[in-house]
Amino acid sequence: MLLVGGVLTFLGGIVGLVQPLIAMSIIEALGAGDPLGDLLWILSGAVLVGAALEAFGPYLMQRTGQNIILTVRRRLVSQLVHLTVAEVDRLKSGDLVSRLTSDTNLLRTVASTTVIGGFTAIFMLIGGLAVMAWIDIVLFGVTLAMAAVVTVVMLVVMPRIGAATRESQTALGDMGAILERALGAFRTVKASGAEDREIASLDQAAVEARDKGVTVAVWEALAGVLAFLPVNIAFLVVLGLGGARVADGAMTIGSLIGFLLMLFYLMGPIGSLVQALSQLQTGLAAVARVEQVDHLESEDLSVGTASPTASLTSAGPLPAAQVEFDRVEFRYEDDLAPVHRGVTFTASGTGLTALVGPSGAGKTTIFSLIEGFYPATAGEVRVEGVAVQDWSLRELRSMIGYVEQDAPVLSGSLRDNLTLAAPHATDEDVAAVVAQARLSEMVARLPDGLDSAVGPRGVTLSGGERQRVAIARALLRRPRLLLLDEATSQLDAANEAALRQVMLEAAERTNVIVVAHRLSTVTSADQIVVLDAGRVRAVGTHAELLRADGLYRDLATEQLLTAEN
Ligand SMILES: Nc1ncnc2c1ncn2[C@@H]1O[C@H](COP(=O)(O)OP(=O)(O)OP(=O)(O)O)[C@@H](O)[C@H]1O
Repeated sequence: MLLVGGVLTFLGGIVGLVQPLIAMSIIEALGAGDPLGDLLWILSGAVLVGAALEAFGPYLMQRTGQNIILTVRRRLVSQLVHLTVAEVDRLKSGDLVSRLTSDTNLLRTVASTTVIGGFTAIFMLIGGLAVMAWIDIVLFGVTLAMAAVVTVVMLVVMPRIGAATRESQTALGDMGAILERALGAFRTVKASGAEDREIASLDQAAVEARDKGVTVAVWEALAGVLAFLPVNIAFLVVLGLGGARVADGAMTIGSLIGFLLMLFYLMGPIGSLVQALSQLQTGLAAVARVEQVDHLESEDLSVGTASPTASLTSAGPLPAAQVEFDRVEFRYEDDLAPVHRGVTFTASGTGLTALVGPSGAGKTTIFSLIEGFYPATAGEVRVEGVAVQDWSLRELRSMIGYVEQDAPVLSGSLRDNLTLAAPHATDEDVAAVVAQARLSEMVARLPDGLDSAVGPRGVTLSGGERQRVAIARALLRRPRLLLLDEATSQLDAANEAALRQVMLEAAERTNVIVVAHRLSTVTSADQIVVLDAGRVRAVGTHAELLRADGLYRDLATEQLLTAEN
């Protein structure tokens, strides 16, 4: 389609190109007193056809440009969503958003008009110059000298447009990142009275983007002026020199007018070429930013040979999956202190394993390693006896239900939230997990039941409700392993009792590992793993550990009991 659009635009250009020639013939025929014949009709036809072609060609190219952008955006979206957790932890998502929106948009013009328009302009310039050479070789020489000046000037100016655009787009990306920071911690920003400071940072980024944008405009304006100035000079020189040549009888007045019309006509292609070249610089800057995403680390979900012994689709309760940590060492980055310095424990069969330890002991990180968000630095994490890195991530994660500490609720209906991990779940399945997660009462209270909007732009759920929605979501996946990062926030007695019940019921059917912040959780646990300073300090039941482990005793009496109260 790009080609068809290009050819149409090009034909439009050709039709435009012959117009001065027809005009030349008309003037010569008038001068010689010859009959005009069909010349006027041909000229009118050429004007109309040229106009139609020049409208339809660019339309087709714009359309194709939009389709190209769609392809680029689809690819980019897929790359972004498949980035590793480690990469996203490091990146500013606001900047990534601007790559998807603003940079791809810049690319659109390049993909359509610029490339074809540029080529068409070059072709028409060559054609025009050839016609000029045919009309009068001396005047052609003058024009060519001016064309050489234009070329040199462009070679100097164009790279500066590219550099300025890159900086302008980077500034826009920075602005997105700052805005994301302010909106992400909106309450904290307000509560800290930091609105003005955030506005100042945003303003600074916006001013930066404006300044860089102005620099682009300056260079573009300069490119336009510097391209047309030599042409204008050529126009005057041709007029003067041509007049003299007509007076000498070296050329006819018709040829001079034809030549001048041609020069005038070529202003269009020259303008297009200058514009195309500067847009190309802009587009290349955008391409560079979009391509950077290619170099980020992404996950391949289907690599790995192991597959679960029982698939999600098989009926009946699925066997609980076993988890083993075998002398696992882990650090988030090479220059950071290790989080795990040799963690060993096993959680197998149905039942509840509670992970406890001081804040920052690496409890949540254990879940990240089981989910394959990060690879262990040394040692091995095994699920069902197979090392995590040997699993296909898709298969591995399909066995696991994961409830984050902050248990995010995504905007959309409650049903969408529940079926996020199990899109094919039936209404009965949903009803069952709603009951299991003690959500029936809440659902009954909502205006549209399961179809009520929750999260952003919907009903705000309490911390306890969010956790139970997250658990219901995880249970709907019929997990063989449930990882639950208990909310640290206080829950009311009713919510807490409900949560405990849900957890214990799940533990009857599957392997549940919970990062415990509550005494009620650890007292119900079948085994408790006490983590301290990157190592497993002790494993046992609440009663055993109270007797045998000093740190656990302290934790239980201070931290867990405090949370309990
Ligand atoms: N993405 C990350 N990059 C770098 N360091 C991290 C990252 N996530 C966590 N850490 C660090 O790793 C350590 C362990 O964190 P983790 O969240 O596993 O602790 P935790 O035991 O779950 O703590 P809490 O009980 O307070 O939630 C902490 O010192 C934390 O600062």
